[in-house]
Amino acid sequence: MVTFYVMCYRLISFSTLLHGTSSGISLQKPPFLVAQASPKRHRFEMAMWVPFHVTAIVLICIVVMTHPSERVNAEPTQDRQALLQFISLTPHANRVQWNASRSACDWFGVQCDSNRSFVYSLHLPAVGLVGPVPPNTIGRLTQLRVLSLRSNALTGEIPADFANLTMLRNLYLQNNHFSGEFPAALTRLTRVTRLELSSNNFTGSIPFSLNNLTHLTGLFLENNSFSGNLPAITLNLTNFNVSNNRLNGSIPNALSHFPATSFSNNKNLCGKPLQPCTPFFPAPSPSPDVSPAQPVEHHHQNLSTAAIVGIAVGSAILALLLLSLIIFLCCRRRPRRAKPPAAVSTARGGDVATSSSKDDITGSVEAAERNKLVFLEGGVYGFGLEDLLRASAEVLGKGSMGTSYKAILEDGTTVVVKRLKDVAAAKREFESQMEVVGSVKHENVVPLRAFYFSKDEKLLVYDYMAAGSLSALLHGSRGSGRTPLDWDTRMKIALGAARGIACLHVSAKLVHGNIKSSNILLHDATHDPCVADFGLNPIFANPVPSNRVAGYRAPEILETRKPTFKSDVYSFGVLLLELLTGKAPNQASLSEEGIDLPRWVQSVVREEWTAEVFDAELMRFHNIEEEMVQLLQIAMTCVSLVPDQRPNMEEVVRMIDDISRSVSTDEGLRQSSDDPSKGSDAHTPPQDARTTPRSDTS
Ligand SMILES: Nc1ncnc2c1ncn2[C@@H]1O[C@H](COP(=O)(O)OP(=O)(O)OP(=O)(O)O)[C@@H](O)[C@H]1O
Repeated sequence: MVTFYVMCYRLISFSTLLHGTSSGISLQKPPFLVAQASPKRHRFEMAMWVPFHVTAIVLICIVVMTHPSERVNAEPTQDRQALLQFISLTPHANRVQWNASRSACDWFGVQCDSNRSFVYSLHLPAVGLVGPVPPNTIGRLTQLRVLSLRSNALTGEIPADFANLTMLRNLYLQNNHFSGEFPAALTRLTRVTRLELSSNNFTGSIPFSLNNLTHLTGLFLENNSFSGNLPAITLNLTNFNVSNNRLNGSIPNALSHFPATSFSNNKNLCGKPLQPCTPFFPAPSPSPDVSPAQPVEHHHQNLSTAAIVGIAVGSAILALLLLSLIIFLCCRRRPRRAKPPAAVSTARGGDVATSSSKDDITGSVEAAERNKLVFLEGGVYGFGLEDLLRASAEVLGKGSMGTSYKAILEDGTTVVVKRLKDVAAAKREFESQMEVVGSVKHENVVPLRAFYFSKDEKLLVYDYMAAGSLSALLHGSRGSGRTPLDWDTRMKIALGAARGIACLHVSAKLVHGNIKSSNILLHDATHDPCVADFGLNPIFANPVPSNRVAGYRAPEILETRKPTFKSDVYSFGVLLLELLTGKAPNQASLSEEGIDLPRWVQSVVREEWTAEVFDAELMRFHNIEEEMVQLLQIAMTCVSLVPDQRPNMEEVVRMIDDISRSVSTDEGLRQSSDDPSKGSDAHTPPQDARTTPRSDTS
């Protein structure tokens, strides 16, 4: 501007010279600053000064208005450098010709603010940009409000210096090949309202720190490879899409109002608006919506009187039929009311109501119809169906009757949900069997807490036994790093399991039907055993345990096809052999055809290699040989081929108890004789030698 002004000045000075009025005017100083030679000349110069400046200003205005590209000195110099550096380092299509001799504000895709002092927006969609965004280029456009690099072939990670674009409102980076984790820099752009990162190769989790973007209304992350859980994004979003990623877990409540298409095609996302989260639960049946494509027809305008009378009569008949049906249902349920299922209480949504108390018929019908989660008496849980639906679930294992899940509810309660398959029993039959099963209360029995029955799903809810199963304890991770299961613990498990089964047989008159080491579960710290999975055979079409449990199956079952108390004793005998030998029944033989565990033990004992029978891990403990042999004898009686030669479970309990008792008596005697005051035998082994490996004590 100053240069231009001086030029104008020269122009006007020259014109005054032409008029022979001002030969001695210095070019360095304006005329009004020059020492005045004479009053006449001064007057002349003063007279010339005003028109000179007015003319200069007018000329400047004309030039500026007619040649905007030539605006004097209006150039975002810093941003220009950054842009030039970006384009020189990034291969691009010919369309992007940024002429260095022109202002950056006039370049293709670049927009400056009204003062042309900074780059306001950069739009370079589909211009063939290839490769990574060079660091320290775009990140220097600190006043940028809009950045669009969409639909190019940009690769690599978003540079960390994007965090400097703090004025950014809209960021369009979709349809590129960007990769890496969610760009942490973007979570600092607190003014961003629209963030489009879709159709790239981003991986890793979607950060919770997106909640920093308090102005965000549109978040588009679809068609990437984001994984993990969806964070609870509590922003005021109006557009949201994470479809076609690898997300799993439940959809946070804060996002559940978006349509299913916002979440579709993920690895394992669940919860509203998608399927309920618990894999052991059925999807809600689709609501009978009237499709908008099928407009409801309105015929009533043209209905004749006869038709109206017909409809009225039809409706009355229908109402009467419904009424009769309700009365019929009520009457059918009346005997149940006279003798209510003492154990059953029902719950929904956390409200537990005891059906044996007020038990009005309508409520009972409703409960049945609504397929509630039915809690059994003495229940310690207060959750309802909805809570179970929202729980996170992990598969514990697939068994012969279905799949078991460890379900962790939102309040931290952990239960096991067994999803039964191929149940043959009808609803009432199922319910009454579960009431019997649920009525069993014993410290060595895993209590059934609740059940659910619908046409599509049959679920059982049990306590979660944190120490897992005897099977896992005996056979899991054998070898280095394993803590051997000591003899006392094995004896405790044998006795506890026997007591649990005896309780089923004697108190509940229930055949277990599926005794095996994976159904002996252990309390966390104490390793106290609990018998699981009992009393379920009657609800299946084929009550004979599958081949999976062939190793525990009593031989007569092949013929009778019905588990009995005595076949339970046989299975328990096999379980004792498993405890003694450390071998899983199905792996007892080396050959494919196999000899089962009882027969293998029998053959070894016959050959008088009894010591070979026992688990090598047990050989490390002191003073247990006699007890091991005694337990082996009990086991062998249990696995007698003839059912009548087997003891009943009460006898088994007594026999095992006797071993334990004799041990404790011996221990007591030993202890008293160890007492120095009573003159102990110095060679008596210390008390803990039974649970301590030899190597440690020798
Ligand atoms: N209440 C529970 N607490 C802890 N673990 C359990 C519980 N119930 C079952 N499990 C474990 O879950 C796994 C699967 O059990 P599930 O009962 O479904 O099958 P299984 O015992 O292997 O076979 P089956 O169905 O023939 O009894 C097993 O390893 C079992 O020990």
